[in-house]
Amino acid sequence: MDKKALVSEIFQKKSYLCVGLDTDRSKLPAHLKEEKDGIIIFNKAIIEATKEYCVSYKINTAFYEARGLKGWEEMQETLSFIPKKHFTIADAKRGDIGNTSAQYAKTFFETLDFDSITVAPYMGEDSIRPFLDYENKVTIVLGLTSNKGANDFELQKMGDQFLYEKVLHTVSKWGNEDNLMFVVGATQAHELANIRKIIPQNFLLVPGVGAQGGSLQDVTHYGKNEEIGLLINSSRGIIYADNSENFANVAGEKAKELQQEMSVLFS
Ligand SMILES: O=c1ccn([C@@H]2O[C@H](COP(=O)(O)O)[C@@H](O)[C@H]2O)c(=O)[nH]1
Repeated sequence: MDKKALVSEIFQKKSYLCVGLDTDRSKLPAHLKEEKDGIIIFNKAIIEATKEYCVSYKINTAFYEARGLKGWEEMQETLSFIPKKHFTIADAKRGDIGNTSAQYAKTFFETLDFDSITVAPYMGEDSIRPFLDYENKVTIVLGLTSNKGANDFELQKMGDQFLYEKVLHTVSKWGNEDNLMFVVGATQAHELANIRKIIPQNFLLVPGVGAQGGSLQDVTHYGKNEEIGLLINSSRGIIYADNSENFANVAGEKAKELQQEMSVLFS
C-alpha cells in the first residue's frame, strides 16, 4: 500500500489510528498462555476486532525476534491476517553500513513484504539509501522519539539547532513526501509546530498516546496537515486493555473510542 492509498483510507474511515501489535506471550490472557499458537490466536482476534477502526498496524519486531524462529513465523503469519487496505509498519529500527542495510531492506520489504520500516538515522545517508531505493515502500526515520532518552542526543544543540532538527532538515532531502515519514513521539507535542515548519508534508508516525501519556488532541492540533499527515500509534492501551476471554471485544472498543475522538478532529 502506498501513501496515496493510505490518505484515501484515512479520509474514508475518518481515522489515523495505527494499532501496535507488541505481542508479549507473558501478557496473554490466561486461557491463551496454555496454547501453543497463543500469539497467533491473540493477534488474529485483535486484528479482526480493530480493523474497522484503524488504517495501519505496526508490528514491533522485537517482540517476535525475541522468540527465535517461531517468532519470525508468527510475525509472517500475523502479517497475512492484516487486510490489504491497512498500511503495515515493521518497527525494527534498523540502519547499518550500506550493504548490510540492503539486506535489512530485503528482509522487511521483500521476504516479509511490509509497506514500511522504521530506521535510525545516525549512520547517515548510505545507511538509509538502500531502504529508499525501493519503489512503493516507505522509510520511517526516527526524528524526535517519545522516551526520556530523547534528551540525551536528539534534544542536544548542534550549533544553533537541536540534533533532531538537523536530522529532519537533512534526511528530508534524501527522499520525498511519498517515501519518507518520520517518528515523533506524542510526548513531544510541544515541538510539533516547529517540526511542521521543517517538514510540512511528510507523514509522522506518532507513538506514545495511551500507556506513555501523550495527548491525541495536542498531537492533532499541532501536527495535522491537509492530508492529516499523522499515524497515531497505540499498542498496550489497545491490545492489553482487557486480560479476560473478552480481550478482543475490549480492544475493539478501545480502538473505536480513539477513532471516534479522531473523527471529530478532522474539520
Ligand atoms: O519514539 C518512539 C518510537 C517507537 N516507539 C514504539 O511505539 C510503541 C508504543 O507502544 P505503547 O504501548 O503504545 O506505549 C512501542 O512499540 C515502542 O517501541 C515508541 O514508543 N516511541
